[in-house]
Amino acid sequence: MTALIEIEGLTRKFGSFTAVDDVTFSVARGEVVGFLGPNGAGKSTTMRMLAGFMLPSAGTARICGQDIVEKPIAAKRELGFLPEGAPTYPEMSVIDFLSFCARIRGFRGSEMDDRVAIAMSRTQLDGVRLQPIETLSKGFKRRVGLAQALLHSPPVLVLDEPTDGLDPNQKHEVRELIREMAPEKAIIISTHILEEVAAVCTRAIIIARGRVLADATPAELVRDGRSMDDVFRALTLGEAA
Ligand SMILES: Nc1ncnc2c1ncn2[C@@H]1O[C@H](COP(=O)(O)OP(=O)(O)OP(=O)(O)O)[C@@H](O)[C@H]1O
Repeated sequence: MTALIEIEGLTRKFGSFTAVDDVTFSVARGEVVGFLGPNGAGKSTTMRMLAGFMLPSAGTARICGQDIVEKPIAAKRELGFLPEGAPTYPEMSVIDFLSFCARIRGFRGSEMDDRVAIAMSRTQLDGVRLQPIETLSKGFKRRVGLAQALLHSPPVLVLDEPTDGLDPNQKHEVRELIREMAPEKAIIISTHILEEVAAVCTRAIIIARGRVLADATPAELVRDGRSMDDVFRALTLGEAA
């Protein structure tokens, strides 16, 4: 298996506080890694560093071999990122926002239009294409963010809580989409929904206080008959005690 994401000793401090502490793992093509942890564990900070939104204090990562610190533009080209929350530019319509993002990615003319159309169709946004983003429900805003991450068909996807705010049907659709894309990509998704890990992830990484506490397949984590919930609590409460 080829590792498309290689994270080595990734660390981020805010003043004297260490939010991400020496995190190391790799993700190969075909893997969907669930990134789990309690609030404040360091998931979003790790993902923001991978996406080039924030510099590490120490360590680094490579996206398809491109170092996020030394070659940030080349690394970003290989990666689609769904940040936490809603897309910026709330006054833009869905189609204008996605066309704007596609232009930033370097697409023009019919290729740009095609890419926007495909991303909208994959995330079921056609019905709201002309609607300003600020008037959409939380679930639809999440899907606009997801569409933006898919525009350039990147081999690596880093998705921060992709199903947050979606209703059960929409959650199902997004999980299906992730499963469908998985064979060709390396995907990291953060989630608070433990069932999601069993539903879409080939591997789960549990993090608390910035440190990786477990890295195993969902089946390995629950091998001794405990539920994913119990495993999560034992690891993360144990750490907090
Ligand atoms: N810009 C910042 N300045 C100071 N502290 C920060 C900053 N960003 C994050 N932190 C802190 O770093 C820690 C990790 O935050 P992070 O958002 O990465 O956690 P998380 O695991 O994504 O949490 P959640 O599940 O709530 O989204 C938290 O204690 C947070 O308050």
